[in-house]
Amino acid sequence: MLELMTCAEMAAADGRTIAGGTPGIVLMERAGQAVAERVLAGVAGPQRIAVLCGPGNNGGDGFVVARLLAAAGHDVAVHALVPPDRLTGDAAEAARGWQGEVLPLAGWRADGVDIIVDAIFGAGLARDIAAPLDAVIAAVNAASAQVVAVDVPSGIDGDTGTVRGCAVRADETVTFARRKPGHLLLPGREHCGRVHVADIGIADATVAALDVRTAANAPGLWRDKLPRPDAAGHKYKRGHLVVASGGPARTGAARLAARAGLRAGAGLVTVASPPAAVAINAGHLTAIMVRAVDGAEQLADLLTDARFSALVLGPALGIGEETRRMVEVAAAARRHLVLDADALTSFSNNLAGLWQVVTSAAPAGVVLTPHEGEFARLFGEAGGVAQARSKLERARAAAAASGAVVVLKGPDTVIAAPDGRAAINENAPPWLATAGTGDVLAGIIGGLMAQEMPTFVAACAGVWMHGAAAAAFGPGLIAEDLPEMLPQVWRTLLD
Ligand SMILES: NC(=O)C1=CN([C@@H]2O[C@H](COP(=O)(O)OP(=O)(O)OC[C@H]3O[C@@H](n4cnc5c(N)ncnc54)[C@H](O)[C@@H]3O)[C@@H](O)[C@H]2O)[C@@H](O)CC1
Ligand SMILES: Nc1ncnc2c1ncn2[C@@H]1O[C@H](COP(=O)(O)OP(=O)(O)O)[C@@H](O)[C@H]1O
Ligand SMILES: [K+]
Repeated sequence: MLELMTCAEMAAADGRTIAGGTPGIVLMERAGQAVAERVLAGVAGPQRIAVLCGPGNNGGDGFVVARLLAAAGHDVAVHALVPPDRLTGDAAEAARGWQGEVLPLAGWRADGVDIIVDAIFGAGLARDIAAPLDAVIAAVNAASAQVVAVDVPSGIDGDTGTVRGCAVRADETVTFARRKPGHLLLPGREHCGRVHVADIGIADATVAALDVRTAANAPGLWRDKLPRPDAAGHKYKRGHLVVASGGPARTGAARLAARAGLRAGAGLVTVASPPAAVAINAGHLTAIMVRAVDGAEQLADLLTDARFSALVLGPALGIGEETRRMVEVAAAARRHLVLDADALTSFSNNLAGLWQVVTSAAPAGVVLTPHEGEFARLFGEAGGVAQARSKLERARAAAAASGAVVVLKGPDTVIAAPDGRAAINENAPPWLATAGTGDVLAGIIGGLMAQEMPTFVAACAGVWMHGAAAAAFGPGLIAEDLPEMLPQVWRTLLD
């Protein structure tokens, strides 16, 4: 159930289900039933309920909800954007099942209403919401009533999570068959409230046949690929991660990544330090080793030892030619790479150079972990990225353009592979917005890759474990706390 279906995929699934013998009105009845059940859950005594119906099938769902809630003894008013005689297809049939009055939607006010059912627009939202509907949305959002949205809060684009003009803020959203990307991507996620997925009879096989390429990032995607130490193992079988340090005043970021890599399970971790910073790094490290490595040439020497299996390059490493050469040297040595921070900025507007790095590293994997600023510097000019409609599609286009797995960070981090697979993360608490947490993320992913976890799933698992560690620590989190929470996160994953 981790797939996230686009509106087009959902329409295709509906269409195939209907073609397979389940009439559309049956799907609509089930959708309405699921929404009505959610509305009724937890209400005591009769409620005053306003059902706001749009001109398409989302509105059709609303008429079913209205009928069922009225039959359950509630005081239901239906307000519709268009008169019922202008509805067509399943929505017209659903409207015929509503025996009560249909009032206009324009000018609607929330006075005295306990519960609002938002059935104005769902998957068919095609343009920005304009007057007079914008005033209706504003009235919904100003009301003290509970708001339950059908499929998506009206005004939220289900594919992109963007607000089209204005959008309902719901307390709960009931969607059908699978969630949509817009339920996870911001700002959509914040408009949905709690999301419930209702089974309306779309078979899993029907979804599987659509080859959906987007998923919610959760252990079900990658748990079976997590590295597990085996009884006959030794530390070198668990990989050796190298993290490159910056100069004497810029060493903390590498140590954060190194510690995270060790906690992620790498058998050994070495901080490759400029000679001038060796004493500082050594003074702060215990299980993690330190090696003097002066720039790209000496990194190449280090990597003649085949046991170094993965590198994290970038955190506080410095921006410019030397960092770029270190990346190139590591790629030429065909090691798994996590490129973060300064390593990314050193390839600003140099997509061709980055592509070359990814190509020369193959078959080793490369993961890029940009935040939005680094992403803009890297991919700002690239065609597919500029045209992308959403954070999801931007990350996907960047992965295709670079050949690397792209982790586009933020509250709704997207992980995208060059083959089109993508996952949207949803477990990261805002406590993560603090200095150095990105360095920790790079280290976790590097630690998993050092153990030969496949690249895309290593990136997905790393992002999720990072979020879970932050959530487990909670308020007051600083970057140093994250690696120390990983043992607890591992226990939940390996049970
Ligand atoms: N058989 C099916 O396909 C099923 C569909 N279902 C429901 O149907 C919904 C999709 O139905 P539709 O495709 O009819 O789409 P919607 O009901 O979301 O809206 C489409 C209508 O809104 C108009 N519209 C779009 N944007 C507008 C704007 N900004 N201002 C004014 N009018 C605008 C369009 O011209 C069209 O008339 C789903 O979200 C779901 O709630 C469910 O009943 C399950 C079964
Ligand atoms: N509001 C937020 N909610 C959840 N996670 C966030 C939020 N802001 C940032 N993060 C996460 O915190 C990390 C910050 O990384 P980054 O921007 O590289 O910071 P730094 O360079 O200080 O390490 C990323 O994993 C990002 O996804
Ligand atoms: K809706």
